[in-house]
Amino acid sequence: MDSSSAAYDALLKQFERLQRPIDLVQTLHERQLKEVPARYILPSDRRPSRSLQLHQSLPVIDLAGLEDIDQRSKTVRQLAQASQEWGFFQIINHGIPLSLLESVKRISQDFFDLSLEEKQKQCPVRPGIHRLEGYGRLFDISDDMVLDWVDALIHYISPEWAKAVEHWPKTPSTYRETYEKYGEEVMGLIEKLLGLLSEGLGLDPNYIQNLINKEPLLRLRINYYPPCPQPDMVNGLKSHSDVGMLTVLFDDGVDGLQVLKDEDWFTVSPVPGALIINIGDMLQILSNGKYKSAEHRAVANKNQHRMSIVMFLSPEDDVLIGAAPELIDEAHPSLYKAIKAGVYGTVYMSEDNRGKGPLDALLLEQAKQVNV
Ligand SMILES: O=C(O)CCC(=O)C(=O)O
Ligand SMILES: [Fe+2]
Repeated sequence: MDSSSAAYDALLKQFERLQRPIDLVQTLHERQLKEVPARYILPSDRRPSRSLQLHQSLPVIDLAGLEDIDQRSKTVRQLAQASQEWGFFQIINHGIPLSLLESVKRISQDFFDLSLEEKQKQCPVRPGIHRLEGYGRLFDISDDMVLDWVDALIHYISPEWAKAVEHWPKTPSTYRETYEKYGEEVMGLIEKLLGLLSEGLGLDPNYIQNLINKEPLLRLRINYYPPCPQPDMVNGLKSHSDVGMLTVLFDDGVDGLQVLKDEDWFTVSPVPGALIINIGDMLQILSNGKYKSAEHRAVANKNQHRMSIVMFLSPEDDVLIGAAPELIDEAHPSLYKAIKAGVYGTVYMSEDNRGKGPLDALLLEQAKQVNV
């Protein structure tokens, strides 16, 4: 057993030890509770209402006209700047048809509208290739953690061997073909973005792509946040940075996503039709801290439910993630210990109070002098 499967084994044992069942929040909502059960309530100093919530638009970057050399270099500069300052940006003219995004949203909502029994029957929670997959609560890893006000459906979209389509929703009947199409489009978009982001680091456009080469993993997570009777006391999704290389997200137009920048929380209100992109921990490592994998969270809402559709791209398990040697010199020493992608994924999942803890644990001594 290699270290990544040993770590996964330990994580599964941790899941098995949990006191179950844990109610789905959709069920709690249907019971029309006036108060949130104690396991979801945050200590008062960690409640979202306690922090400043500012509205400032994330950088909006137009991907049109990349064939033109000047336009391309301008876009590269904008992407690099947004990745350094925010770790998040919105893109327009991304090339993915808006009608496809609408279909993806509709079929995802159709699935969440099925009865609880039907959803659980179609997509049972099961050990997947790296962590739990299926519909339900897949991220509760200890009996004493504060739970998030969210249910999710998680499964892989590619590569073929990781897909397990027999566990994808069967209703609506167009689910599979629509997500396969969306998956192809997202892969194309990610390839384009990784090229531009490589250039933004002064590297060859194929640099990141070559590193993650072989068969990168694309994982889908649909987050479903039902209305919450006491939204100020809970996390929709606790503050975290994403584990992989790059994330592509869109939501149903209801505000909820917040991004941390310079110690303030910014509420993200996406431009209609835009996609939100964020840098994951592995790209922060690879860029030697130049691109930021920003902390973000989702807040709950009293009256409306919210859905976000999120695709995560990670390299295969055995790919070693370390700072690109081209980015290291005397003035810029390597900041992080190199780690295999699969091992990092499991370490990340085993941490229940995430924040940037998993990434900080990889910081090298010499990095502590540098302001990361
Ligand atoms: O719901 C959102 O907007 C945030 C989702 C998210 O950060 C995640 O699934 O990693
Ligand atoms: Fe996230």
